[in-house]
This record gives sequence, structure tokens and C-alpha cells, in this order.
Amino acid sequence: MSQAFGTEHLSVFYGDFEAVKGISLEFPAQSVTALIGPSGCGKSTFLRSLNRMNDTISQARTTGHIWMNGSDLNDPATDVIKLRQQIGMVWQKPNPFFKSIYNNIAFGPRYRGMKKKKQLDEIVENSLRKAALWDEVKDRLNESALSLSGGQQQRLCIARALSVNPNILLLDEPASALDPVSTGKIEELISELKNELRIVIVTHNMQQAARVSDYTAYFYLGKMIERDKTDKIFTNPENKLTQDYISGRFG
Ligand SMILES: Nc1ncnc2c1ncn2[C@@H]1O[C@H](COP(=O)(O)OP(=O)(O)OP(=O)(O)O)[C@@H](O)[C@H]1O
Repeated sequence: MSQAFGTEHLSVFYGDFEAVKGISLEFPAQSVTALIGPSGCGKSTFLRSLNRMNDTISQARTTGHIWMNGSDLNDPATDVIKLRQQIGMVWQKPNPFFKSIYNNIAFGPRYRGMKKKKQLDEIVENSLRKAALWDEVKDRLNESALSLSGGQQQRLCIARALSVNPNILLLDEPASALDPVSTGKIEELISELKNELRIVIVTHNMQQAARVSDYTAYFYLGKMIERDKTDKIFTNPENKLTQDYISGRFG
């Protein structure tokens, strides 16, 4: 199977427990895919497997394939540092480094060897502009990132992920710790960013999934029950399990 980006029969085990069960899912270009489903169904585990973050969990083991332009990212020979530059991740709680706003963004490019101040300045500005944060922070770039509000910190984390030019962004409930105004900003940002990269978002908020995504996949007990265009999932899903979940009858 050769495709731009997607999984094939991907399973993730924690010890003997199979948390993600043989999921094959394609992520089309310039689109947002939302992963929804009840707590514990494997959404975050699946998301983390896409850029091999589960490798950092000692008892986790992933089988199957993660295809990107014909290469299997689950191959042990994959350079995971490079991979995580191509597939950026933003977590539920904003996690800026204990550094200045500028140095949070410049960190990745510097790590990749960029030393020229002028180029770094450009990357910092462009990343912050893409994350819709530049106007709010341009006069305080040397202040600590921790002086920002929670919503600003989350946009900073998105800017930090963008600073190394990823082509895929993984978002694990990126707005769940934020107020409605900050949530709205993150959602707007997602809609803009999808013109440049693929986005996969885990969300518990079904209205949010309906607002921001083009495709929605419903997970249940580690399996992907159904994946379709978001409109279809929320108006006329094929599977009764999906119907029960989106109509609140689950459980
Ligand atoms: N590090 C871990 N070690 C062992 N089991 C884990 C680990 N992380 C997750 N699990 C288990 O794997 C299953 C899937 O968890 P996961 O966090 O992926 O679900 P989720 O759908 O994202 O849940 P939530 O919506 O509550 O965040 C759960 O049964 C969970 O207890």
C-alpha cells in the first residue's frame, strides 16, 4: 500500500494489552481528520504512534505500518528525530520550554544547525504569524514564555511545532484546557493551517470535531468503527455504534 500518509493494520500494545487494534486510516492532504470516541478507546495512543512518540513508553509496542510517501515510518531504521520534525505534535496542556518566547521557537531550527540570527529572526516571526500570535508578542519576544496566558502558550507550542516546517501536525485535545475565546482562536488557526499541512486532532468535543474537521474517525475499544466525511458521520453514520455515540446514547 503506497499513499501519501496513513496507517495500515496498525496495532499498539501495552504489554499484552492491545490498546489499538489493526487500524488502517488515510489522512488526505490539506485536510483535518478528527479522532473521536469514548475515554480509553485508544485515540491518544493511535495519535502518538503516528510520530513514534509511543517509543518513549517502555512497555509499548507497535505493529503494522505507517506509510508516508511509500516509506514505512514504523520501520525500526526510521530516524525518529527527523520524523518528529516532519510530524509535529501539540499536547493537551501547553508545555512551553522554560525559555524566552523567541528561544522557544528558535530551539528547533538551532538544533538542526541554523545559526544565522537573521534567518532565525525570520523563522520566529513567520512561525508566530502562522500561529496567529505575532501581533500579541512581537514587542516581548525576550520575555519568558511562561508569562503568556494559557491560550497564548498553546499557540506558542503550535508555532514551535511549525518552526521546523512539518507537513503533518498532530493535536491531542489542544483546546481542552482553554477558555472559549482561546478555543475559538485555536480552531480558526486549525482551519488556516490545513491549507499547508495535514492535521490530525483528538477531541472529546464533538461540536469542535464537527466545526474543524473534514473527516472524522470514530474509535471504540481500540478499533476504528467508522471513518467518513465529517458531515456524513454527524448526520448519517453507517454504524449504529457511531450513531449512538454522536447522539449521546452511548453507554
Ligand atoms: N502508558 C500506558 N501504559 C499502559 N496502558 C496505557 C498507557 N497509556 C494508555 N493506556 C491504556 O490504553 C488504552 C487507550 O488509552 P488512550 O489514552 O489511548 O485512550 P483515549 O481514547 O485517548 O482516552 P482519553 O479520551 O481518556 O484520553 C486505555 O485502556 C489506557 O488505560
